Amino acid sequence: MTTSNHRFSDAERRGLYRAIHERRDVRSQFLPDRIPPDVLARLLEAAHHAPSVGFMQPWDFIVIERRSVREAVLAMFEQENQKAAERFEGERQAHYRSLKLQGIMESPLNLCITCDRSRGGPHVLGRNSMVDTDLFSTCLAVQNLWLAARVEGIGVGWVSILDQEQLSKALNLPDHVYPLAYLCLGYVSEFLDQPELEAKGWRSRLPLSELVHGDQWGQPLASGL
Ligand SMILES: Cc1cc2c(cc1C)N(C[C@H](O)[C@H](O)[C@H](O)COP(=O)(O)O)c1[nH]c(=O)[nH]c(=O)c1N2
Repeated sequence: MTTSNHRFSDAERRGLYRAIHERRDVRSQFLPDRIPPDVLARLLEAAHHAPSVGFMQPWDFIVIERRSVREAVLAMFEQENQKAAERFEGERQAHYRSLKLQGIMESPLNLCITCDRSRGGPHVLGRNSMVDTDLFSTCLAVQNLWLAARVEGIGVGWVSILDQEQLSKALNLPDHVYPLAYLCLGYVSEFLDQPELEAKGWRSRLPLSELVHGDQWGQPLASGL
């Protein structure tokens, strides 16, 4: 048998699946310890190695250093979160209001991953029909960073309860750059063993068997799973 690198060792495979299953969205368990620059560089390299449509690499990474910027983003969150809470009624609204949905000030690092919708010029290979593939690509960069952070013992929390225009203004983004993900990062006291929304009774994981279809919507998979 020829040796090749196309298959990972058992330990490496277990490591990858562990990172996938034990990655969490973190907002409550941040420690104040600073993330060393070499560790941050590894996370950003991981993000930068995500797949992208036409190899467009539409992402930029805005490292938020000033406290005043975070305070402005927190104020935006409070405003949007108030509106979001009003979408629910009665007990559900009280439950929503009890959830902690951001760690903007407690986390030692805030990072905005943006999508430059003009990168690569007007004709990007693979983006002619599905124009939002640049946004999808940027989401993959976020996920790469999220998984890499998990193996470094760093938690990541995604805050999307923000007005996109206000956020763009606070970060001085040009019009063609979309603020795709506002992230809070830091070492954590623990990673919960299930999503915080599940632990708090907001919503549970759906059974995979209900989400896998045969070649027509709603049809069971002939071969089973
Ligand atoms: C695009 C997007 C946007 C958000 C999130 C995620 C994603 C993918 N999540 C985190 C989300 O609630 C979480 O991923 C799920 O509850 C599942 O939990 P785990 O990520 O598995 O821990 C999230 N969480 C939060 O507290 N505030 C938020 O604004 C958001 N926004």
